[in-house]
Parts: sequence; structure tokens; C-alpha cells
Amino acid sequence: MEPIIKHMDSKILISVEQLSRYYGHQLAVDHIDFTLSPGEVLGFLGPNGAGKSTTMQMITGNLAPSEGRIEINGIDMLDRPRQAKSDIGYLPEQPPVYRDLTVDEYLDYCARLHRVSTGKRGQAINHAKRRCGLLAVNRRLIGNLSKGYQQRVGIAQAILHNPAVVILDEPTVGLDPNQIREIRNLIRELGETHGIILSTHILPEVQATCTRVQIINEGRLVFSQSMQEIEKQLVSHVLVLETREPLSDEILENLPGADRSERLGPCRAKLHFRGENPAGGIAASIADHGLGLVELALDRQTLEQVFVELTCHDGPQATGDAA
Ligand SMILES: Nc1ncnc2c1ncn2[C@@H]1O[C@H](COP(=O)(O)OP(=O)(O)OP(=O)(O)O)[C@@H](O)[C@H]1O
Repeated sequence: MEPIIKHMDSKILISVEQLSRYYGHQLAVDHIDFTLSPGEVLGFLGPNGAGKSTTMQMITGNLAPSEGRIEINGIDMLDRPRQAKSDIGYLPEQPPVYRDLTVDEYLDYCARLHRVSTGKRGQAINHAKRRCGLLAVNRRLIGNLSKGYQQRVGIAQAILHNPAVVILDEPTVGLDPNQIREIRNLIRELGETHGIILSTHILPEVQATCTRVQIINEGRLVFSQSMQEIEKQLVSHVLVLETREPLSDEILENLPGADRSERLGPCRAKLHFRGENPAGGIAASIADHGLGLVELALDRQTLEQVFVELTCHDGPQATGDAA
């Protein structure tokens, strides 16, 4: 059987070095460097106009860089664009599906565009349909399918030619919550056998799907970390406490395990702690004082807060995590 990734032994699927793109005098992408390895699902984030689409168009060989190098699976995009492109599957923000074709007709057309040989075409189409859950809609007109199924057809065309890298631009926009869950599961599955770049504005999507996150702001990469590293940083050391009866300053200052408190109202406060979560002792103390516990929960930092800090002009400056 054909291997799922043609060059699984290659360690780096995408290598981008000092990649830049000017539009006139405007520097839209400013000397960015990054790599993508097999099995990675890279969340590519940034505010509107940050340079995501420009970067993806350059990586997919649809836009010439002003400077820099792009290698796809060891093949230089500028020297050998046809070979480099053959290892990329791309789902643009607007899926390039033809509403008047059936799923089979459309995928056959795409397989020809991707130069899948006649002998392998049937097998490639069936494989893509199976992975994307499309076997039941072979003969349906694409225009009559739900948006979620149309998106699956878009993903199927991106993986038809068995590329090492799949690039997905906002793949869940406009889908309902069930469809979103299905497409996210599909992306996670594809991530096991391909390198994936996922561009999205939906931060919980990144947390649910990606193994690494990269943030671009004003053309520059300002953040690049594995999801594991991010999760560690998002572990909260703050509890939010709410009681039925007012909290006196004395009680607040003497809650067991809390280093410092921040009053949010007469009955509400944030409690900062180091080390183990002291919620058990605090709950017991509140009960001893007969104050009536209404809420005691971790105040979790979210990826959204990280994103805002790095990309909002009023927020703190980006730090040494810049790639
Ligand atoms: N064809 C073009 N001609 C001139 N300027 C452009 C062109 N395409 C993009 N730009 C500019 O380059 C910058 C980066 O745009 P780009 O579309 O890459 O950002 P983006 O991060 O994809 O934004 P969005 O999330 O809104 O799609 C923006 O300032 C944009 O206005």
C-alpha cells in the first residue's frame, strides 16, 4: 500500500527563511522564519491584515516572495515550483468547489489538476472521500450539500494527491457547532499523517486542534510555542472567591494558602497563590466563618489573553518568545 506521506522520513516539511513580501512600499510580511515537521498541526494566528494570507499564498506557490526562501519537503519553491507544489494541499478561505458538479465529478477533476495518474485516480479519490466522510454523497451535487459537507469536499480536494503538507485557511467559518466539531476532529486526524497549517481567528479552535501556535503581527512573527508549553503557562495561580456574606479585610488577609488578595467587591475577591491549589482549606475557612460559599474557581488565563497582549497596540510589548 502507498505510504500516506510520500516522504515521511524527511524531518522538515516546510522550511521558511527570511521570507518577506512588499506590496508597493508596504512590507506586509517582514523576514519571517519557521518550520513545520511531520505530525504537527500549526495554528497560524494574527489580527486582520497581519500577513497570514500573504504568507500562505507564498508558501502555496501562488504569490512570489520579495525576499527569502521556501522549501517544501526539501524542494525549493522558487527553483522547482511544480514539484514543491505537488506536496501541498490547500483549502483557501473560499473553498474552490463547483456547485454544479457531483462530488465524484469534482474530485475527479481535481485529481487531474493535481496530475494524479489515471491508474491511481480511483484509489486516490476513494481514499480522500473515506477520510473526509464523503462516501455516502458520491453522486450528490455539491451545491445541494450542507456547508459542512461542502467544506469536507474542499478538504478532500486538498488531500487527494497525498501531499505531505495541508494548509487550511479558516476551515470552520460559517459552520454550525456540530459541523465545527466534525471538521476539527478531521483536522486532528489528518494531523497524525500530514503536517498541517491552520489559519484561524477562533482561538478555542487552536486550543482544541493544534500542537503548536505561531502569531504574526504587522508582518513579523511575535510568538511561536508548542501547545504543551502554552498550556503550562496558562495554568492559573489565581482563585476567584465569592461569598454570600461580606468578606472582611481581616478574613481576606488570613485565608490559608493565599499569598495575596485583590478585592473585587464586598463579597468577591481574587486570591493569588503559589504552589498547590489551596481551594480546600479556603472553602473550609469560609464555612468556619459562616460566610456561605457561592463560588471558588480557578481564574484561568486563556490563549485569547496571550493573543491580545501580543497583538493589541495598547498591550505590553512582545517578549523574547519571538521567533
Ligand atoms: N494585493 C494586495 N495589494 C496591496 N496590499 C495588500 C494586498 N494583499 C494584502 N495587502 C496588505 O498586506 C497586509 C497583509 O494582508 P494579509 O491579507 O496577508 O493579512 P491577513 O493576516 O491575512 O488578514 P485577514 O485576517 O484580514 O485575512 C495588509 O495590510 C493588506 O492590506
